[in-house]
Amino acid sequence: MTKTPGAPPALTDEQRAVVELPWDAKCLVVAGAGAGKTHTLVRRLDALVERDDVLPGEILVLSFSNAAVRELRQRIQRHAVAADRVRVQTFDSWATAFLSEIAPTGEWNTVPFDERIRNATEAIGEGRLDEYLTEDLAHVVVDEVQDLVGDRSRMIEALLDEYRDAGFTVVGDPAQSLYGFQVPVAQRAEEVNSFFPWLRNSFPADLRELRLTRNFRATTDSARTALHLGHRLQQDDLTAQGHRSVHTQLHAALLSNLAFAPLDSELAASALRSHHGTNAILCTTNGQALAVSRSLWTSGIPHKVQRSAQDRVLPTWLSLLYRRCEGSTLARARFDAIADELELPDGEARDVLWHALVRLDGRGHRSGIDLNRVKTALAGGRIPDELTTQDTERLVVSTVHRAKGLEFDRVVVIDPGPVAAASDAKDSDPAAAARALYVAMTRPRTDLYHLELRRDPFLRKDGDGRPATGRWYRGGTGTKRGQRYGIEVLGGDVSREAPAGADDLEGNAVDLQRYLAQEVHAGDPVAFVRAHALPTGPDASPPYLLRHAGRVIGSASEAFRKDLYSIRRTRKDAAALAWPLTITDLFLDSVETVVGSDNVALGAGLGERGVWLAPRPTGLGRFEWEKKGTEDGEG
Ligand SMILES: Nc1ncnc2c1ncn2[C@@H]1O[C@H](COP(=O)(O)OP(=O)(O)OP(=O)(O)O)[C@@H](O)[C@H]1O
Repeated sequence: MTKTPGAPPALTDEQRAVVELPWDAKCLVVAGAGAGKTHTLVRRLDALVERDDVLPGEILVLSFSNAAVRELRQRIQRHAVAADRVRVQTFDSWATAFLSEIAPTGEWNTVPFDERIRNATEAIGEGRLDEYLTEDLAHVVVDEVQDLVGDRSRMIEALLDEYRDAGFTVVGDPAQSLYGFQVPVAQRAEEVNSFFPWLRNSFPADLRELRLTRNFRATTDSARTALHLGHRLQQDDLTAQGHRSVHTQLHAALLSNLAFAPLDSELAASALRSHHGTNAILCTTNGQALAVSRSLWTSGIPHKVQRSAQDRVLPTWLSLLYRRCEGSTLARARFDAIADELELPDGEARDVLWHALVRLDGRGHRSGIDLNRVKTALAGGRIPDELTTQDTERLVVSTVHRAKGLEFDRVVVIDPGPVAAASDAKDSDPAAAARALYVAMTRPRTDLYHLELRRDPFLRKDGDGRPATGRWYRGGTGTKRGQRYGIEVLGGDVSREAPAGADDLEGNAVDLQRYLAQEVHAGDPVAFVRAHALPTGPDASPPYLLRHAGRVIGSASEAFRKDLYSIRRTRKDAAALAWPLTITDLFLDSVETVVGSDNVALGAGLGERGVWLAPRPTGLGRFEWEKKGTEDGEG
């Protein structure tokens, strides 16, 4: 297929200096927000392939999140010609694919991502990466290196150390490092932005350090309000007091922009519906994102809540594809025919999906891919980024952390308030707060707004600072501190052990699969309804069923039942715990493909593929009780 990308914007001299380096150059690019770092990387990839004849398979491109990978891939499709076969991957999915190759029996899906990264680092140090690479590694590209801390930093360091003959292009902005929270507070100051000195010390003679100084993203004064503070945040000797002062200036600059209308107002609804560009509402915490998303769904405004990089959700079409395939081999022509029926995008976007499946098969038969091998790879946790990217939506609700590297026409920043004063700032991190606000305020191309969310005194996070469920919940205040009024429900809270209907509780599995594929849509209201009052274990709640328009479409997972127990257990007498009749205020995030047991699927009448659909609920659930109102039933 011939490719006709839009003419890319002309490079500046500074950008061209990066793009035109030889393939084996070791280059660090430092630049502020919107200076074209990602754009320069895309053009560099093109030059490597086109001018230097580096094969796409000899280039490794790594980034942090699915969203960042998607952004890079889209830009490659828009602005690169030769590099369109270069693969962009998240650290996590690349490490999993590598480990699955060298230790196929490792059951990597059960291993936490950080541990996978540590295992991959060890294997790189042992020289085992060559067992996985199909070509020699010629060039490594990493976007957003300011966020390399802890395990991921060690992995990239091991990689660059091991492949000293390869070139690299890494780009970053010290003012935008947001992931310091991944390392303990005591090591944070030392770890954040430590990758930059590591590079300078490790490649003292070879490192080419280049800068980009012009901002291209912000096209209005409003979108530019934060830019002048970027250079202060880049200073590595900025003190806590200095960060506090930058935060104060950023906050004042934010408030100097227009306030967005309250989200439950008609004005906000019509502004969000009628805007033709891309919009983001950026929050400081997930709890805020839950509240924003709830307001939007209640007003019927479609949007997407940006998932975390670790939330690897398989799309609906994959299950439908498996259900429609006759044999165990799928040829490209049949894939295309089914993809047409399922209305998957065609052209390059479809090629990307097909090649992801081919890679999972790992053998590349001429006759087609082996669906069983693909399924085994997926079940083992090898979920390629290409299969997990979320659909594009004109409105995105995200934490600032999940929006880094992205840009939107209009951005509404939820007002984070002033940074805590030094005297009562026991747990505060003014550096992190200042950098997060800077990142949020530098995402818009044209419009920057602020919005104050009404503070919800009942909204809290379980176990802030100590291990617990980590979920947001609604809890009482003052003398009612022990009360619990609701719990955060996550996409994975529906059991994946069996498809809905398989346990004969209600409905028929085959009908329910059809129902999930055709009648269940993002934003639909759903609720967990208690199946009966008997707890399912000593530290778990009773079973709950997920209802959608009166039909049961799933049951609560064991993890959810345990977390519900843990959130409810605020009294000493656990045996006297009461359980809400329903958990309402939930919405459907999406319907996902689950790769499960062949026997379970067979027993449910879904054929022998072991692949089915499951709903993903989300929201800050509200407890409702048998009797009146939504008050805590223990009271
Ligand atoms: N030379 C150029 N001419 C015109 N537009 C450009 C140029 N370089 C980059 N851009 C555009 O500027 C915007 C910002 O670029 P990009 O996202 O690459 O910046 P960045 O430095 O990676 O930003 P951030 O660090 O804030 O995520 C993009 O829309 C990009 O297409």
